[in-house]
Amino acid sequence: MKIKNVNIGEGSPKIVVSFSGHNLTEIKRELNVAHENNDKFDIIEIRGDSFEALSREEHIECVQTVISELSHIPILYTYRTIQEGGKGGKSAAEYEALLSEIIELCDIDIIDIEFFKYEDIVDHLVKKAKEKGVTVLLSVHDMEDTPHFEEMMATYQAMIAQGGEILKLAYMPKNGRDVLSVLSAVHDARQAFDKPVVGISMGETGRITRLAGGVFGSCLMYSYLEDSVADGQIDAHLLKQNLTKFD
Ligand SMILES: O=C1C[C@@](O)(C(=O)O)C[C@@H](O)[C@@H]1O
Repeated sequence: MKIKNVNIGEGSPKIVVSFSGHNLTEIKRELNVAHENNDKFDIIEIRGDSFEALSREEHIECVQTVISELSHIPILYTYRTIQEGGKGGKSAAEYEALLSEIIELCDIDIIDIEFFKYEDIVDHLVKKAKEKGVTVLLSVHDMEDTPHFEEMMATYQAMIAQGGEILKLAYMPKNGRDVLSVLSAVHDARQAFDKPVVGISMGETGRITRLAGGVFGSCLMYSYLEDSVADGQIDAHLLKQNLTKFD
């Protein structure tokens, strides 16, 4: 899958760095850091849940600013709710309204849609994104647990049935065995389905998935330039240096 000049799902995994500034001033600072480090990442993720204190107009302005300053880079928009490890407190209906508006008004390349939202909401957002030519990344997170391998495979499959184009699972492991289950699921899903997949095991125990996940078929590595947004992330400088060891 080629988005701008980035081939997702081919070659080594692509580095995604997240912008988590809370307002335009902080976003502009992150843009400066990104310009100075433009060889360290492939994709920018805008974490819309960081803009909770802003009006809708200001929220959209932050998104548009990133898009216009980094027009050559694929832009992923994510609004991560509290239930799935983010800061977003919107209800399901508000989540749907926000994502619809972002798809409609902003020239984003990829949208993260939380898969375990109500089915009709996911349906509607997937259709809307596809009409606009925005790539659909379906995601599931569990900040406490890791399900069994079979359940992860079933989730990947259900995501495909729902129209997912990039399929992402992120779980908190209790032990090394959980980490291996995530890597096995990523590996088998990559072999079985013709779709880019992502599998993350969070926290210290799961950190190996953020470094060597590509060996097993994970296509995106979530990272950061200045501020980590999730437990276990590896900074983009270190990640970039070390990913080559797995080429
Ligand atoms: O969902 C994910 C993955 C992530 O939570 C991580 O664990 O690295 C980081 C988030 O920014 C992103 O949206």
